[in-house]
Parts: sequence; structure tokens; C-alpha cells
Amino acid sequence: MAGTSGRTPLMAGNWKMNLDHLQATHLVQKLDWTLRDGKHDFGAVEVAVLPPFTDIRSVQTLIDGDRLELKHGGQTLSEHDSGAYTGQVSGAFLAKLGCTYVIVGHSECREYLHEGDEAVNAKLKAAYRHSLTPIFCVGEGLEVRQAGEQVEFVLAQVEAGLAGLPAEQAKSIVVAYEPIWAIGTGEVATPEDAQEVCAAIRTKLAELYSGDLADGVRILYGGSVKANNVAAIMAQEDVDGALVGGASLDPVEFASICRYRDHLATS
Ligand SMILES: O=C(CO)COP(=O)(O)O
Repeated sequence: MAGTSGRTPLMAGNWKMNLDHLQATHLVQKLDWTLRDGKHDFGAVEVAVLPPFTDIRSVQTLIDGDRLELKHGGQTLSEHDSGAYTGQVSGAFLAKLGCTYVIVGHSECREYLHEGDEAVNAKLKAAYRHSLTPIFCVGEGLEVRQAGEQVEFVLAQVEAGLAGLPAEQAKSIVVAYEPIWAIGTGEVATPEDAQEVCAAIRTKLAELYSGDLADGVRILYGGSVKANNVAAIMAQEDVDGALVGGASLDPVEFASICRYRDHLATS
């Protein structure tokens, strides 16, 4: 069971390109209020929001001003630190905005922005240069899954992404397994599907670094996670949280996902 492993579960809401900065403030307020109302233990299950860049300053101001226990972060970053890279955002700027996390290698960036494994690797290194914790996304498409090659495909992404990353950095990484066929489709992977790949990722980390390091790394599942399916996914040994898209835009639903232990207690 996640939670008996010593790894603190993380529920991270990837808002994607949704909500302007005013809507962001409302959502964060309502999310915080809902969690507090349920007496959420933020030390036991960490909660993070990952808004669009234009919202981050407002979210930071609210979190800092009201001393909320929510964490926040960005959805991507540049592999460069500064300079003539029109349209890109430096990890240094995210760090200045109090970001804890940054997503790296989301399948939507891999697909629409043509980010390959090399760029993902460079972005992971950039995140560490600015003391940001990457949420490193990997996952196979439908054809790979239908061919039964999901484990080898994902492990190749893991290995390429982590190339040259020292253990002192890799030990704090968060890996998110997001099968592309389950993103935004309502087609959630079965708990066993999630466990199979998450366990293989942990074994790969042990091989690349050490068993101790692999035991400490949090591995999230993402893809159509909702309040009504999260508990079964979180019951898997190697799943330490969720990267939530659509359902994180509804503060009551997302709060319920963060409080998945309540579902266990009542089911
Ligand atoms: O891509 C995702 C999170 O990064 C998953 O999105 P959905 O939860 O909307 O399927």
C-alpha cells in the first residue's frame, strides 16, 4: 500500500491550458477551503496545483499571503536559463515565483511541441539548476499498448530522460506514468496496468542508481483519474500519487481525490 512505504503521496493538478488568473484564485481558494473543511492532513498527502504561467503569480500571492499548505508549480520550462528564446520561460523565473514543482516531458508537449527525449533530458537538468522538483512524465500511446510493448517503451523513455543525471538529483525526482490512451479519454488504466509499469519504473531506477534511491522516489499515475477510481489506483504498491488533468479543474472533485483515504475508510 502506498503510504506504508515511507513515500508521501502527492496529488498534483495539471490544469493544462485552462483557467485565467482570476479563475485560478477562485479555484485555489475553494480547493483550500474544501480540504481544510475535511481536516486534510497536508503532511500525509501533499497537494499541488500546476497552473498556466500567467496564473502563477496570483496563485503564489494567495498561497503565501494566506499561508496555505498547497504547493504550486509550472507545466514546463525552457532548457535554457536566459537569453534570446522568444516565448520560453526559464526555470529561474519559476523558482522566483516560489514554485516547488515543474512538469517535464508531458505527452502533450512531446506531441504538440515536438519535445524529444533529448529536450526532456535537458529540461530535467534545467529544473535541477533552479532547485525545482521535476514531475517527469512518461507513457506509451495506444499502438504500443496494443502491441504489449508498454514496459520497454516507458523504460526507454525513463533511461533517456535521466541520462547523465546524478543520484543526488534523481533521488528527489517525481516520475509520472501517464499512458497517452488514458489521458482525457475517460479510459482509465486498470490498477494492475498502472502497477505493472510503475513497478517496472522503480526497478529501472534501482538498476540505474540504487535500491534505496528507487524506494524513495515517488511514482504517480495519470490518465482519467477521478474521485471514484483513485482509491483502487492508490492501493497499488508502486503508485504514490496522481497527476490529475480534467478532474483537477473542479475543486470539490480534486479535494475528494486528495482525500482518497476517506474512500478507503468508507468502502
Ligand atoms: O494528462 C494528464 C495529467 O497530466 C491527465 O489528464 P486527465 O486527468 O484529464 O486524463
